[in-house]
Amino acid sequence: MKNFTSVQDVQDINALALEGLSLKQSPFSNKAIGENKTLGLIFFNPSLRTRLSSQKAAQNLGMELFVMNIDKEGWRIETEMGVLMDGDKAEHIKEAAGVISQYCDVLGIRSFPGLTDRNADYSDHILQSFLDFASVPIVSLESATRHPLQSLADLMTIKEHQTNAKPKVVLTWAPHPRALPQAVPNSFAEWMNQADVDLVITHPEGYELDEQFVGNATVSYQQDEALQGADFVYAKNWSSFQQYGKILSTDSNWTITREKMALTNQGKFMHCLPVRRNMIVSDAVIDSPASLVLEQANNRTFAMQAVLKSILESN
Ligand SMILES: NCCC[C@H](NC(=O)CCC(=O)O)C(=O)O
Ligand SMILES: NC(=O)OP(=O)(O)O
Repeated sequence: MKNFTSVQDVQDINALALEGLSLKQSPFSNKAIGENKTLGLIFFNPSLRTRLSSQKAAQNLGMELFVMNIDKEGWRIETEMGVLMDGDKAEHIKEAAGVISQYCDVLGIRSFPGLTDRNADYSDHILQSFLDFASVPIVSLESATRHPLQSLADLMTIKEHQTNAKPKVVLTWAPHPRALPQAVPNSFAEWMNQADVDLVITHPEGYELDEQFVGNATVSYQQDEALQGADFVYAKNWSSFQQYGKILSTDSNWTITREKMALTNQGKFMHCLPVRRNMIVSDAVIDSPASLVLEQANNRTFAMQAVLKSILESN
């Protein structure tokens, strides 16, 4: 694998998920692979899981590592091409990407969308600039449109907990007080379309995701109907794609409660975290044995380890 920015970068998602699960069994068995290699992690936005699980994955593979919260610690970065830099931005992304490449062998980038300009966000401008101007392999740590490391960890978690050959997986919108990106649901849908699952996406009208991610999923505006017989309930808030970046509903009838979970086939609850308790999911559900949120977070380490191993082996 050259870069890891979307499901398209992966030849066989099932093989990669199984590799992650195998690394989970023996996390230190490939220490030689990372010897004298450095992972750089550059964050334009906050993180808990991605930052720490990536550090742990690198250490498990014997890699060195540096982390920079570039939005807080770096020069302000100019991301437009061909501009007169007479304002407050001191460094161009072309030099930044080129320079950071001198110090590491693999580079992870986190860059969220602004949620005001859909075309700009969906061009994934910052990630694309690093792909264009860095000279080392790039791993997305969540971009404006996708969160592939999360989706890989989610696929691993589903594989560990599925009780039938083709589980019913329901991706459901849930209410939230702020406008959030579509990256996590886009990416989850994109991966589940390629996995051996029956994917249903449910949300209020107006929250339709970009078609390219919906693929062959069944889409329903009736959450109760969608949840019938679900083996996995993947909850997430996102802001509207059509009325770009807008909050169209905060309807608490979409919160995942015990009553909602009772509609499922003893379904498991999933969320990428961080999660707003009693907005997205009730305490009773997230604290119940049906909740897989910590398993998902744990699998983030081994997802990253599988990705780094594959990149180091082929670059
Ligand atoms: N990396 C996981 C999710 C990150 C981000 N969530 C957030 O920004 C939550 C912020 C809040 O709850 O205020 C998102 O939805 O894409
Ligand atoms: N799930 C996830 O990516 O968490 P962080 O935003 O804390 O990294």
